[in-house]
Amino acid sequence: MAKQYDVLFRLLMLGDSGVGKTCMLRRFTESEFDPSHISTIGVDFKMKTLELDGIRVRVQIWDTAGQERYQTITKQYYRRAQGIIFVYDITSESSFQHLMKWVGDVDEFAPDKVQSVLIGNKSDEELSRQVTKDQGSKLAETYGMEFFETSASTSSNISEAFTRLTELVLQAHHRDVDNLLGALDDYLDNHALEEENESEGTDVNTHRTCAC
Ligand SMILES: Nc1nc2c(ncn2[C@@H]2O[C@H](COP(=O)(O)OP(=O)(O)OP(=O)(O)O)[C@@H](O)[C@H]2O)c(=O)[nH]1
Repeated sequence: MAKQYDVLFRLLMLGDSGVGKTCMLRRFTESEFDPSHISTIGVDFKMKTLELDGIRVRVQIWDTAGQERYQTITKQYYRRAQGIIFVYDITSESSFQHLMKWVGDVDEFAPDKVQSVLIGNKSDEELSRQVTKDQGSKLAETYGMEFFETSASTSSNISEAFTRLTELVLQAHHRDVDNLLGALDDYLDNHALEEENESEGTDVNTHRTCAC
């Protein structure tokens, strides 16, 4: 089987119920938007492969339930994430206020190297806006995060935000990725030699998960 990606990263989406996490993920992975709101139960995930700097990066994106009652379950996923997407809804002041809680939880449970971005979603709802772009941008600066306003509805900035976080994760784990790629090259060279010697084909499944 031909290899389909070089490295796998896990990204996690966090934010209040109804801010649009599921819609953003569907927009990014399936280019679709469904206006109905069916609350996520626990966690769900989707995959997508991006090519960055010639490296095929497969991202496994975990969509968590924003509802309080699932917090015990969702917190178990923090530790294994390399990237976090904090989402609020620009038409909901309370979802913006609650970011403090989400970021605090991540500081407590996620690994030190974790990369994150802040997203104000529903930018198409300008008339109902309760949080200014400047407020979002300032909070992101305070947390040391990059900031995007997105719309899952119109697709504005969706791909840019997910791709940027993946780039940040790749940069943060560059050394580990280089080691993985080096180890893979050695493995492939040895394997090719073995194949030549044995004169018979064997499938090579070369998926690597960054264990950083
Ligand atoms: N106008 C507008 N509506 C959006 C946008 N994104 C999501 N919505 C709507 O917001 C509602 C909630 O979206 P979801 O994606 O289900 O929200 P969620 O954050 O996953 O919610 P939980 O699963 O409960 O945590 C739905 O009715 C969506 O149609 C957007 O960019 N613009």
